[in-house]
Amino acid sequence: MTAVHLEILKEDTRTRARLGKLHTPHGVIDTPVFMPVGTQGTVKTITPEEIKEIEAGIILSNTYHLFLRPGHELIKEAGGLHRFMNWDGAILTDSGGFQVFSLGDLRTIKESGVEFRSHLDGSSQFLSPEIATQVQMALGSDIVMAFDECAPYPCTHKYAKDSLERTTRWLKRCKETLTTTDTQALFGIVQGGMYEDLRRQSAAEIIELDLPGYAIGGLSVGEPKDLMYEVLDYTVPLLPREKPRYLMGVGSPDALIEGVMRGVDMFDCVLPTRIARNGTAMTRYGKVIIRNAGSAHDFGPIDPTCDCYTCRNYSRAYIRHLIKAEEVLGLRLMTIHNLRYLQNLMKEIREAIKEDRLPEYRQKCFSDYGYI
Ligand SMILES: Nc1nc2c(CCc3ccccc3)c3nc[nH]c3cc2c(=O)[nH]1
Ligand SMILES: [Zn+2]
Repeated sequence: MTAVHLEILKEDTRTRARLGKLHTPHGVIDTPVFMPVGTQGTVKTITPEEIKEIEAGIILSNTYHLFLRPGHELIKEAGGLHRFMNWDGAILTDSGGFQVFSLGDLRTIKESGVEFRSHLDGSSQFLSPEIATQVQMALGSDIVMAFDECAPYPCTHKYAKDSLERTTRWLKRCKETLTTTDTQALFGIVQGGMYEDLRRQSAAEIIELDLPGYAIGGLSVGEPKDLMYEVLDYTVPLLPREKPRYLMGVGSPDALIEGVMRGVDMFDCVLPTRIARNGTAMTRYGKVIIRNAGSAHDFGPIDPTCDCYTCRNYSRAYIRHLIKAEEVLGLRLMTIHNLRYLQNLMKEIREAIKEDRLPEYRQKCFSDYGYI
């Protein structure tokens, strides 16, 4: 069984970007990589075959949601999440900490864990480092995220310090709980808010545990993008060069490129699939709000440069009609397009690294997209 590890093929000469391959028990994934989110054991509206067709090799899912429904014991009974959802690619699961804060109602943080009310039925629930790790063991995900607290933005230096120190203590409890380390990799999550001294402290404490990979958490929580880039500038270099680095919750084209240039290998974001379902398409020339009247008589594809199933077979006019008529096919076609667009963007980024032209690619991408 292949343990999770990163094979670095090339390090960029002018930026911190790396070209690599992430080896997992469920396949090898080219990096830098964007990972589609499948919160409830499905990338909403599309099948595993369609996920393969857009060439995504790893998807994300959520401890919080699957713990509440249908329950991790049921999924274990089904043979694990891969079997349950008929997906034989790689799976990374978040630990639930972030979702408790962004979804749960009325939660209380204690040293032992977090008490919260389920967003489904208001029932009182409890997640701890041990439980979150046991759930992910039952799901059988290839990459297990540590149970952490994503500090709110903004927050005081004292709050961020107390929180990161508890997150480190929780990480040690996750590591002690994970008994399937030969098939499941535990990634630590660096916290520390927007404070350089605290990010340095969190990174130092976490890399001491010598884990297979590290995530940068506590970002993409409403802070200005420039502040996120500044935190990345001093945080990413603290992480071991040879281990994969995962920036949580980041997925707009500009942020993906800026993150790659700062040495990040893995990204996720719910936005591309979420905006797809409300009729907004991502194209190399910026976002197109397909549901707007402008597309009503447009019989061309969403993006003529896109090779996805949607752009090869359907017009903007038809997709707009489906969205307006609230036809499920509209959601599916938009999702297929947005996810393929991001896979193609990452492919172009990898090509640019390979050919030593990433800064130039960034310039062209930004001007095409209208950022500059
Ligand atoms: N555990 C954790 N998750 C975060 C997510 C969810 C990513 C996720 C993983 C898997 C599935 C869905 C979402 C964040 N999203 C935006 N910013 C984020 C920060 C954190 C964080 O600090 N810790
Ligand atoms: Zn397309």
